[in-house]
Amino acid sequence: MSLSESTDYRWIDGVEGLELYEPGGHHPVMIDDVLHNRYRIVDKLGFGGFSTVWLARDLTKNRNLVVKVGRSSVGFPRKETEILQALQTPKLPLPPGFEANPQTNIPSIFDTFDVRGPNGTHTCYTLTPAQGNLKEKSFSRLFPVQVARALAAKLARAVAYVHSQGFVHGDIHLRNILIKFPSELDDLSLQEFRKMFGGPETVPVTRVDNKPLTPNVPSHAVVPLNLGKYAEDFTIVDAHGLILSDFGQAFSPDTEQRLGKDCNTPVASRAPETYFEPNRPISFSSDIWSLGTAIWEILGMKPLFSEIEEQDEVVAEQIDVLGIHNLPAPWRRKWEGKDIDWENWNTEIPRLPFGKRTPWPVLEDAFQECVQEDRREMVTEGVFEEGEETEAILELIRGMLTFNPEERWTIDMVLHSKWMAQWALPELEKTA
Ligand SMILES: Nc1ncnc2c1ncn2[C@@H]1O[C@H](COP(=O)(O)OP(=O)(O)OP(=O)(O)O)[C@@H](O)[C@H]1O
Repeated sequence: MSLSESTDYRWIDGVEGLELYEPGGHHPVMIDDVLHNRYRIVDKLGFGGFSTVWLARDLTKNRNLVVKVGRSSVGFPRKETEILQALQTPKLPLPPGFEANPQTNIPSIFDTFDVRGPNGTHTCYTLTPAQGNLKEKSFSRLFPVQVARALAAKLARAVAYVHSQGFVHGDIHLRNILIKFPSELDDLSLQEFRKMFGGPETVPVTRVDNKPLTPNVPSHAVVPLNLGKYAEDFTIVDAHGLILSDFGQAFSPDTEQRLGKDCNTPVASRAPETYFEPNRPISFSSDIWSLGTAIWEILGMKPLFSEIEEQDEVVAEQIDVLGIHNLPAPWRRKWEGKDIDWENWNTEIPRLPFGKRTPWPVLEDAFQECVQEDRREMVTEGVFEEGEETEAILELIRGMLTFNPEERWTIDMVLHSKWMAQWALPELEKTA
């Protein structure tokens, strides 16, 4: 973490927080930099709280790949590379009927190295390029109904693989779900790539106090390039290329305890036990809650719970949608402000928000209003079948979004659910 007061920079839309370019933060990567004497930076593909992600040309093998450059802070003990390497080949037996090579839906790491710079030492690794994350596609509306089914099935299978190998992903949401880029991109020369996608979009970085920049920060910020196509143009082949990415929060519950309060999943996708029981260890079941919210969003490209509200409001929405009668009794007492243990008062425990609020629709109505009605307005994307399919979807979502983590469905139950078995998985098999 920073020891100095952070510098203020003029706001640049669509780029990482520039105040993170300080000791302990991001490395100031620039276009055309060569990292590790081997990877020439071509463009930016994205950023997260812990890294910046770049498209680079491998000068040794003359191919394009992705370099993920981590923050240098030692305050973040991330085992991402270790876990990804462990997942490259299954070590534990796969459940019966599991597809061959399930690890193809997990990022493959080619190389890891350190880069030293003005902000410290940064762990970097190289990966296969993908065409952006599924969240970016939501601006372009809906996946065709067959593709939405196949994406949901592929995502559930990727999670099943991770769980079968003893790991919890810990951060499942649409920004961490990528789609492989057609392999032709790997071999495009720099000239061909620029012809196809244009040059990088860069914006000069300036300080609010107008002082010159220090070497900690790049002279230009790079707006990430969107390599992908629109949601409505996705095909089942794209769904086969799904990658469950970002294992920065992953852990093995057998060897490491992760408490609810240390869960970093965005509030809209985070399991409620992380709030109601912040000092209890979380496990595979927390991933299932996040998987439930991710599958919902794939179906209608709208999050089930608000992404801009604080924890109390989001929990209120969860209760509206799923029903207060489903909230475990001890949580309900905390929520309603009863049985308060003033000695161990924890302000983090969710409470009924003050003031007037408009309740959210129950799950069944939300499905009609937020998924099916939008789909009906589109000409080609299609709706989920009314009747049996809709009921099967709602049964699955309710199973995954069971408040009590002990009663929540396991990934095995998800894969064997009626909707997965009769609609989602067969969609994948049609083209396998
Ligand atoms: N292999 C890839 N190909 C293309 N884009 C990628 C790739 N990996 C990551 N990205 C892009 O970079 C973004 C950030 O990556 P990632 O989520 O792995 O970073 P992070 O710093 O670990 O994030 P977080 O704060 O969520 O932990 C992704 O949302 C995605 O848009």
